Amino acid sequence: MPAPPAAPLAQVVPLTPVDGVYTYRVPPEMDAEAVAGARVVVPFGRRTLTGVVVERFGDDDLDPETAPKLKPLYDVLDARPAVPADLLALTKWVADYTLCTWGEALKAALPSGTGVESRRVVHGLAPPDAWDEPRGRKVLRALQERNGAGLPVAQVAGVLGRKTVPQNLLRRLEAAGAVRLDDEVQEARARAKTARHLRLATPPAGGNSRTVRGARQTALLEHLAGVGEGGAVQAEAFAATGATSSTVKSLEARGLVEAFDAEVERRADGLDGPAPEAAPPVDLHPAQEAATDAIAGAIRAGRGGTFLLHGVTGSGKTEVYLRALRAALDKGKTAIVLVPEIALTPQTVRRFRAPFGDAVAVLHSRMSPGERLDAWTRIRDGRYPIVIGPRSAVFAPLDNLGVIVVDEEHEASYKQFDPAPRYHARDVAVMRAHRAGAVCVLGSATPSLESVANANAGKYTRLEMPDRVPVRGPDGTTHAPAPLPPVRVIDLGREKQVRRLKGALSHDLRLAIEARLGRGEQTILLQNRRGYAPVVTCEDCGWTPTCTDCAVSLTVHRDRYGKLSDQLRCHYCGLTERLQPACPECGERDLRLLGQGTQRVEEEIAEVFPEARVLRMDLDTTSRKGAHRKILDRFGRGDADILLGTQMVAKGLDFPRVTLVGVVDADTGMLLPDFRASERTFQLLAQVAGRAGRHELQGEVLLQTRNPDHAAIRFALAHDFHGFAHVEMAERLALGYPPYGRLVGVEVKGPEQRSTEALAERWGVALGQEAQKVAGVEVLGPAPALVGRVKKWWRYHLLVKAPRTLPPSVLAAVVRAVRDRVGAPGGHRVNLDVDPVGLY
Ligand SMILES: Nc1ncnc2c1ncn2[C@@H]1O[C@H](COP(=O)(O)OP(=O)(O)OP(=O)(O)O)[C@@H](O)[C@H]1O
Ligand SMILES: [Zn+2]
Ligand SMILES: [Zn+2]
Repeated sequence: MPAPPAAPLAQVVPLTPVDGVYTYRVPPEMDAEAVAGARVVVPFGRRTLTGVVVERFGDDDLDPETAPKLKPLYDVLDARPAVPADLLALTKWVADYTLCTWGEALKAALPSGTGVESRRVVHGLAPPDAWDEPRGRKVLRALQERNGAGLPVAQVAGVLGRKTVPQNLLRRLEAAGAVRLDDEVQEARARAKTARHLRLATPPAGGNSRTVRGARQTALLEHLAGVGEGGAVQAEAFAATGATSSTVKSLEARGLVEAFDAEVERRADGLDGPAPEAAPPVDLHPAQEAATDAIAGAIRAGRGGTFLLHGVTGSGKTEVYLRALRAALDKGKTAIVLVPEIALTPQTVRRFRAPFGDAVAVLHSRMSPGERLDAWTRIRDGRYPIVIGPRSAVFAPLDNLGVIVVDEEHEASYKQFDPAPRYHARDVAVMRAHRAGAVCVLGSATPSLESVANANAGKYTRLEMPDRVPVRGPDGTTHAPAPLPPVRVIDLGREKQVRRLKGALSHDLRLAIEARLGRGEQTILLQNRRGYAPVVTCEDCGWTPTCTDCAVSLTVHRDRYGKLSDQLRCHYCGLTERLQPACPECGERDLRLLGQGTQRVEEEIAEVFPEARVLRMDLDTTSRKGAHRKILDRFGRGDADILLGTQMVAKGLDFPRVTLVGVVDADTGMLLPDFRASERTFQLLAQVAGRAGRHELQGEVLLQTRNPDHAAIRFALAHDFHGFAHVEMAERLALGYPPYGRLVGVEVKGPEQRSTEALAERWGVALGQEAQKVAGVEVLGPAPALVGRVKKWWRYHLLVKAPRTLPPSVLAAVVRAVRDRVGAPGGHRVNLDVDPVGLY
């Protein structure tokens, strides 16, 4: 018997939206492993749940009444704690700040598919004819056929051919002792992956060198001799030697080779694989040097601190990140690099892997649960000191952090909407680095106004790189910095343009594309709308198809087969139906397609420039795994003249032959009723403009717009971030919006309009009452959301607004009080969103 543990109790946070911390007894045999950060399986009411131990403590102070009633842990899932101590504290902070439960925040820090969930299962105890009711007999018969194996409760409905589980019947059967209901623990879905391996048989049985062998057999034997005991993955051995299964069969038959299954690490989507060759080291130019000195200096000194690296597109920010990583590694520390999901291209990954090779782990959202689990486990085991990934990588289980880099820190995709925690990875990065004494680097050509305000206030150290790096010619000589490309506005509202405009592309833009085609240069075209036409309407009666489940009009999609198979799709719920050739209201055949999606622009290019090779990149062409990479690879190889797409084409791409960037409709999104619409438009335009003329060839940018006087357009024209920030900040100040104010968004949702609206009203009243107790807090709304219904759920919004000077915890308390008082009764849902980035 092991000695009884000194701290026989554990505080456990369940990995569910259940709030609170619960106390369990730790059985002596689990004492060593049930430490803070370990995942455990616990009984919870009638369920069995996975949770995380957050603290161990003794029972000295415990009321002797309750102590014996505490339930024991069922199991410990980790030999090593899944959640390192600093992440326990960090997730607690995330939970408090974003108004979610600690369990929800912990879940974000763990790879999906690793939990244990229970399901209710019925076991039959009596023969069918012991029951006189036909439905009960049917259930008992089904259970009898399973020979003692349980039937999940959810499937009992199916046995009776019904939709809902007959809970009453089950209760009666249970009470009569005819069935037993159990909780059965389901194991984690994701498991380690195995693959067939080959190795030389030991000892070689009867193999003699005089046996006649083919070239493939010889090659395979030599290959396997080179890899030793551990063997080689069969598929890889085949690829390397040209051997096939029949080669293996004959070698196996002669006892020379043996096959076995062994665990392999899943590798993801071409972002992994052997490390690319290291590029020759570059000499930093002075601005890079200064930035590097500041950042690396802070890392070496272990000083910590947050740096805002504001460098124009092509100013060489990545090189600065690489030096920061080097400084951390040299100190024996680890590093996280966050990139927006869409910028997680092979091009980006290659640049980080080239100098650091297999020290880099890549996480991304296209990984299967198994791939994710493998990568996560190895990171936790200390195999990779550098982790690169999208927002969730901010929770990577690394010890001893030296630096966190957040590239393109202004990107909205760093904010998680659903499910909770609704965290902003940039803010979590700053906090995590701060707590770890590490350095945080926020880089962007167009920093968020929040970060600019923090730099202005002296909280972040500002580092500026106002010029592009000097370009190196093919002959090895360097030239003066390539200037940012000139930007020209094409005012689509002007009469001359209107007269000549036949589709989406103006006369001037067409000429510019033609010139590139003539010179063998490349063009990037941004049209931030997918599909063919955003709206279709009847010329006669004005009918417009809308989604049955969402309050939006349907987008026309014209895939492969041309007009006759036009489809209508809802971009909110995915509903798809055929576009009928006539108006269903009045029978009119003249349906008009309004607006330009990427497919329609693609069609226009094909008509105007039949010889041009076009690649389209949007959600529809990149849904398949690896598709994104393939498109960029082809464009990079010069297999296409034009890359056309949504905002996916705007970010992070670095192709030397791109000399023209055309923005088909700069106004998309500019006029949305969202205080950030202007900022986002400016960022998008500045980023896409930055794709042109990055190397020797001079670039040019054309913006088509109907609002040439809009601030976002005017300042994008001049590449004037500071001018834009100045004007926009003044506006935010006047309105009390971030970065001068704090916001909490409240979304009230429900399947029924009246009750949802009524609940939103009650939230409004209660928030108003709470707000009166705190100076400066204001409540806006409720109002129907911009899209007032999504997937059959009605949506209402409220906004709680407070001055920046009010501590976030005070504002949080206001909202929490209302959540406790009003809540989300009657099947409604209320989502709280602290620092929302999109009011839609
Ligand atoms: N010191 C240097 N000497 C020579 N070439 C450099 C140097 N620093 C960066 N480069 C090259 O200049 C180009 C632009 O650099 P980089 O992509 O890092 O810029 P960036 O600031 O990240 O741009 P963006 O914000 O547009 O992504 C790259 O091709 C990079 O390899
Ligand atoms: Zn009609
Ligand atoms: Zn819909």
